[in-house]
Amino acid sequence: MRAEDNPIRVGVLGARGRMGAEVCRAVEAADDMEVVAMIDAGDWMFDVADAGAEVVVDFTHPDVVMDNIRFCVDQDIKCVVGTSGFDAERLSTVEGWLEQKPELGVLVAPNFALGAVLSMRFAELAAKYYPSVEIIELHHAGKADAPSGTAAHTARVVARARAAAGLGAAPDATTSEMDGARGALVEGVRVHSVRLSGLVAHQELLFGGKGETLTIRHDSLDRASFMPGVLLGVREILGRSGLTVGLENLIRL
Ligand SMILES: NC(=O)C1=CN([C@@H]2O[C@H](COP(=O)(O)OP(=O)(O)OC[C@H]3O[C@@H](n4cnc5c(N)ncnc54)[C@H](OP(=O)(O)O)[C@@H]3O)[C@@H](O)[C@H]2O)C=CC1
Ligand SMILES: O=C(O)C1=N[C@H](C(=O)O)C[C@H](O)C1
Repeated sequence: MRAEDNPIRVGVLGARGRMGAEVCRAVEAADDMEVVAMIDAGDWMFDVADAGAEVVVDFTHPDVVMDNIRFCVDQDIKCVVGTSGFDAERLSTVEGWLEQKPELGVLVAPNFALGAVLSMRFAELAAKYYPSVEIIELHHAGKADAPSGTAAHTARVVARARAAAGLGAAPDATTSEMDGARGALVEGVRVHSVRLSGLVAHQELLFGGKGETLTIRHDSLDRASFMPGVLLGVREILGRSGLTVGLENLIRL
């Protein structure tokens, strides 16, 4: 932990959004860090650099997050990124930028909630035992993208575990369907997206085998659930270089 008289200087991108506002409150409440810049759409990005931010936390939008990371890397600012929309291509682009700045670290975490991280690990363990798997993710109606970054990441984790175990495609005898009825295919795994007022962030993994099913469900009932993970990310990224994908790399599971 950094000493109280030398707090980590944090810039928040998307500061007026649902997550950004919560992050500003959490950082201010922590003894070892302080908010030095709050940036939202239309604000002057150079304010984060002028304010001397050591770490930027990004909760903005999939369409702008790559430009934000590029800016931070150019300005030698470490990044903790929660914004969704990352695929293998985007991650390798960020890795490429970081090769030019070996002292700099970027953390991209699809989900900062402890239970979500655990549920993905449980899914990885279960995946090889069940021929059938489908994912249902459920979010608030204001969410910008579908499927969620967490669901896409979980699908990739499950697909990798299935491939390693030599499992082929999940059994599915559907020969007639309405468009969208069977959800989106992410690396061979079906993902269904629900958007509903009143929800925050929820995910169910359904595994099926002979005569049994296994359901792994996680619910974020409040955005407070993400804050310990975000603060851990801010503390840990100071001592890391290169790209880290997933909060699971910062906690002992
Ligand atoms: N990894 C995790 O654990 C979590 C990730 N998320 C992800 O975080 C992202 C944000 O979610 P949420 O807070 O709900 O979304 P919001 O729409 O509530 O907030 C996003 C904010 O970013 C602002 N913004 C847009 N463009 C820029 C820009 N170029 N620079 C700075 N700010 C900008 C938006 O402004 P305006 O509205 O004017 O466009 C808005 O205020 C999403 O991708 C979501 O999936 C969310 C929760 C947890
Ligand atoms: O938009 C959200 O709210 C969330 N987004 C992230 C995602 O896309 O997975 C994380 C969490 O599900 C909340």
